[in-house]
Amino acid sequence: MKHIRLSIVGFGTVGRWLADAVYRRGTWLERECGVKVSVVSVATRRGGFIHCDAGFDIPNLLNYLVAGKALADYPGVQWWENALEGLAATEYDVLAETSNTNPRDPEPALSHIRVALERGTHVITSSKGACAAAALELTALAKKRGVHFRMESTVMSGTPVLSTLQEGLAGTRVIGFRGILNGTANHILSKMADGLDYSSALADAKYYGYAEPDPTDDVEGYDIVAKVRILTAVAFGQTVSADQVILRGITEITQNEVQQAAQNKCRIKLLASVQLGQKSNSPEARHIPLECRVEPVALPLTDPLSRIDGVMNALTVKSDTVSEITIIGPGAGPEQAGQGIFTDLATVARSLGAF
Ligand SMILES: NC(=O)C1=CN([C@@H]2O[C@H](COP(=O)(O)OP(=O)(O)OC[C@H]3O[C@@H](n4cnc5c(N)ncnc54)[C@H](O)[C@@H]3O)[C@@H](O)[C@H]2O)C=CC1
Ligand SMILES: N[C@@H](CC=O)C(=O)O
Repeated sequence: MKHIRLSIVGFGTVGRWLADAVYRRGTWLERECGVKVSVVSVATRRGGFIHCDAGFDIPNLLNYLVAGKALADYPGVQWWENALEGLAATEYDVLAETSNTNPRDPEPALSHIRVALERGTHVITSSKGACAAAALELTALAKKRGVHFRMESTVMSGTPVLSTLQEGLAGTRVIGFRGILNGTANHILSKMADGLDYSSALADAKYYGYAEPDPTDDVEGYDIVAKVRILTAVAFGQTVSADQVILRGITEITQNEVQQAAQNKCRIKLLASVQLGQKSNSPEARHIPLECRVEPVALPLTDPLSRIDGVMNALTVKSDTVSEITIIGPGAGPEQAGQGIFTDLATVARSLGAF
């Protein structure tokens, strides 16, 4: 049976969930993907990078870290001060990059991903910042090296959006999309519609693990801008800069506006929308411009997106063949993000496995 050595850089909520899933779902990976997966290295910002050729005893490693002990003191491992050094010096087949970059900043994840792809290693990642900035570059690099680069959990977490666009709708020409792409903001707006105040709803979202480390990224819409940039790369093969997205967050929305919208049979939602603009007549123009917006919109109750509540997200895609499809599912939470990256691992594993 094929053996896959997995390195997990960023060993927080998502990274640990993935390691635990590799352990719990070991038999499933063997049976369904024809591979045995072992975690051979893990890294954190403060603890550095540890490597164990034989693969870690995962429950033991997780318990060790819960006890607050230092990675460098873990018995029987090689240690490097940082992930970049460890990634350059060790052997592994797949890198799972799950460090906590913010959606506006590609680093440190981007450097980790580049190092791994350059040396011909498959990469799966939950880092929205790196993918927003460089999805097309990283996809091209992976193609050149003949390896996978997958980022399912970066948009709508464990709800399969990117694989639906790439595999489920293969070859279709996307015309546009609109959606609700942030669980925290949607949870806040839903709770405000129920009469709860903004700060209690935000506290809720933090408690459930939906919010970014800096929730400004959620409520001001930067997280959605990152997701829009990833979606435009996948759906249109185009890179848009953050400045090209017209952006307004929800921090100015008052309880009064939310109630007023309800009286008008509407719900205020932080809506992302991308549509094709006018094609330029200039012969140099390589792409049809995209009109990208992230802004609060009062949607009538007749619009299905108005009824997507709480942590649920939704994306409606228009294309030339299937006219319109809508994908609905939870868009945030540790388990959801963990499932998204596990799906990427399973896709890579299947392609490398015995069947
Ligand atoms: N929690 C969620 O609902 C979702 C999270 N994500 C993304 O997944 C990523 C991970 O999220 P969490 O696990 O919740 O974050 P976390 O804060 O629990 O863990 C992040 C880990 O990365 C490590 N790290 C940071 N800088 C590093 C560096 N230079 N080298 C090595 N390790 C480093 C930290 O030490 C920590 O172990 C983030 O980029 C997040 O935006 C994506 C989708 C949903
Ligand atoms: N903070 C994000 C997490 C997932 O991407 C959200 O609330 O949607």
